[in-house]
Amino acid sequence: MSEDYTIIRTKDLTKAYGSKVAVNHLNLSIKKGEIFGLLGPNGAGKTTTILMLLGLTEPTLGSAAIDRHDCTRDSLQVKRITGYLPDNVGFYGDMTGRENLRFTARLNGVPEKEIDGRIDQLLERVGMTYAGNQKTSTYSKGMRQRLGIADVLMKDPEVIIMDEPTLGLDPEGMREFLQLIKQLSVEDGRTVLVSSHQLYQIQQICDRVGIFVGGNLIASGKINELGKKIVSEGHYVLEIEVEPCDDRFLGFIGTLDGVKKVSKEGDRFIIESDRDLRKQITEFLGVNHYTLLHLRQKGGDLDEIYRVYFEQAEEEEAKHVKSGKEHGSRKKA
Ligand SMILES: Nc1ncnc2c1ncn2[C@@H]1O[C@H](COP(=O)(O)OP(=O)(O)OP(=O)(O)O)[C@@H](O)[C@H]1O
Repeated sequence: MSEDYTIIRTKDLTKAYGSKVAVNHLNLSIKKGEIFGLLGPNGAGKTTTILMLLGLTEPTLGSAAIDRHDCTRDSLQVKRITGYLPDNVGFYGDMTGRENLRFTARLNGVPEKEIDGRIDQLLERVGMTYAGNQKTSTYSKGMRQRLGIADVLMKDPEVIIMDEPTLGLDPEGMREFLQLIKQLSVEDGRTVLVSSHQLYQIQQICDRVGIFVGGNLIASGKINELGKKIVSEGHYVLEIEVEPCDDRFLGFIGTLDGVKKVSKEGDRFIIESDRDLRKQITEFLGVNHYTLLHLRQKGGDLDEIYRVYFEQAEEEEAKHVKSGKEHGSRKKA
């Protein structure tokens, strides 16, 4: 199968709960071996999308397929090739890690004589050999998540779907866990769909991301491409710190064309504009004998991408609400 093979595809995938549209005409295509991040705040529709992909809830409209199997009609086939790590992995607390894995192995029909070998191998893979004989009720969140990966890998899935997997992990646990996710793609060639509202982690491991707000996918692509796109659309954010930090400097900023907003974070000014102002500002600083302590054009990082797209989505939403009111029509969710 070629690298370019689209293994997860949704076409106008839609789910409404009564009048609430949780997922609205979602068109996604995820390539084999990719790590794709589905990013969005709480209530964006990430879990609902995942449940539809797993055949656990039916779409109201549209369709989803994994490896060409329709997620609703052929959900058994889909489950055979897809591993799912829910946001809160459940294990039998009075059983050890090994016993829990044995249970999953039997459920998945792993031949009895292969089970112990598989368990050893998987515990080692996720760095949990030392805790295999401990009851899972004694595990930390990070340990449970790692055992969760071992559990998912027991059936050797082609595709792994994870719902908010990094929630509640401490920084060290997070780093290790992200590395583990990366390996699933880089070393094994598995496809990983990971939902999250935690931006930085995702930025580190995803090949592409989709930004999901209010049931709508408002942007998707490689993180650096999304960064370039927002800059090309005229969203610039400059972080600057100067000495002396006086009213004259602030006054000068106020005279520049294209400045949309100036705010202060600690000793730094954050200047939002519709154009690149670096040349004008540094010239002013040079001529007027200021010392430049810090200058950074933001824009390519995920926080900025998120902020810009969220603001756009909120503006669109506000427009819809306004025009809905003006026309006396009901707001379309
Ligand atoms: N069974 C349900 N009945 C009614 N509304 C629902 C149901 N499940 C989800 N919703 C609504 O659909 C929207 C999307 O929810 P969903 O759980 O998919 O979002 P999410 O992005 O996963 O957020 P979270 O991280 O908070 O779970 C929310 O407004 C939620 O209240």
